[in-house]
Amino acid sequence: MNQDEQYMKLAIQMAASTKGQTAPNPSVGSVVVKNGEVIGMGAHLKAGEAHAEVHALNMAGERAQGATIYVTLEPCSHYGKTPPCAEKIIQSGISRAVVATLDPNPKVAGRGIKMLEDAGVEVKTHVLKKEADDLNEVFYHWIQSKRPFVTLKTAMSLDGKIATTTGESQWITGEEARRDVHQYRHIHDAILVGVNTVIQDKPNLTTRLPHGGKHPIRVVLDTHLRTPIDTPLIQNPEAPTWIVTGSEVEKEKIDRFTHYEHVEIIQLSEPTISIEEILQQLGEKDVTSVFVEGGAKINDAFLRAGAVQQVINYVAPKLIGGQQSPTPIGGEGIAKLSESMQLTITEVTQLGEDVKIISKPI
Ligand SMILES: Nc1c(/N=C/[C@H](O)[C@H](O)[C@H](O)COP(=O)(O)O)[nH]c(=O)[nH]c1=O
Ligand SMILES: Nc1c(N[C@@H]2O[C@H](COP(=O)(O)O)[C@@H](O)[C@H]2O)[nH]c(=O)[nH]c1=O
Ligand SMILES: [Zn+2]
Repeated sequence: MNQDEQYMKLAIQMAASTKGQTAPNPSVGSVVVKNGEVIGMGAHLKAGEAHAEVHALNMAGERAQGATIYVTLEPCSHYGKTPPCAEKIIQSGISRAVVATLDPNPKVAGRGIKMLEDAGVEVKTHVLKKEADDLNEVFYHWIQSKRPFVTLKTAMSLDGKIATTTGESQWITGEEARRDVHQYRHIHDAILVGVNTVIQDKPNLTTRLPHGGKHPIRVVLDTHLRTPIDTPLIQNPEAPTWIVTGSEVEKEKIDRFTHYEHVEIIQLSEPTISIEEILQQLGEKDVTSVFVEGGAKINDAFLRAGAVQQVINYVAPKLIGGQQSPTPIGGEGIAKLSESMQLTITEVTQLGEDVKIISKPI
């Protein structure tokens, strides 16, 4: 690993530590180095606040003159909620910029690099590009498609059951696997379930980690607005609850939820719920990632809509059996194997007694 990669690794580690908290912005890290000494470092912490380069350059101060800056993402060149980093880099007298990867945001996309080169800054790109890209696969998906990056999560027994014939499901997976799920809730902007899961499991859908954690927005797909008022998602205001209904739900039914500040009813333009329309609305509301925790009907709807970017299966060493016991993906099913979704497995890990399998559609 050469000098440039060493400092870029430090910048990447800083960016990785802010995963989930910068949405809808990417996670970015930056280090300023002069004569082999680190004189500034920083990461973007929250959308609307200073970018990583600004933190690092402020720490370096006058000594940035003639120094090298490392950034995990191409410095921005536009006025968003903050002024362009490329300009600040030029003004601070930096003589060399090492950039891991370009920013696919149409507002930047190569313009940041061009601004630096036009101002006489020496630029080197594609240092640890893959590691930097892996950091922001969610941001890249959202900024280019304006749809949230969708992760479908299921938890099932070895024989593929998510509950017994009476619907008992807690718990199939053990403590460690469930803790891992809460880690995903923490880094996601939204968690999404169907109204059947709300009625059956009365879930909270909050993030319960030992050290706390950020709660995702709780989204319920509920065509006929059957969500009970006395369910935790409505009674417990710890996180926003957005209920998506069809166009035929009458106004007085919607009015029952009005005095719950944290509850928002999103009424679609059609009688039935289209996954495409929901993702478009969530994307427009700056939701960059959605964690779909089912149940079976919702999982099938997302699968059929081809709206899944990542699948996470937790498999417990239990055998539940029963022709009628529910499985993770419901719906009408398919006749031909060629209609099944093809995935590639990207990670298999053991968590306590359970196995976690991450896969991505091909
Ligand atoms: N039944 C299991 C799961 N079941 C997940 C269901 O979505 C269930 O309704 C919610 O987890 C309940 O939400 P909350 O905990 O109240 O926030 N998920 C798991 O990872 N393992 C299992 O065994
Ligand atoms: N977070 C981040 C960047 N984010 C880029 O800037 C956009 C957000 O700009 P703004 O609205 O001003 O925060 C975001 O969509 C992405 O393209 N750029 C950087 O140089 N460094 C950073 O640390
Ligand atoms: Zn910037």
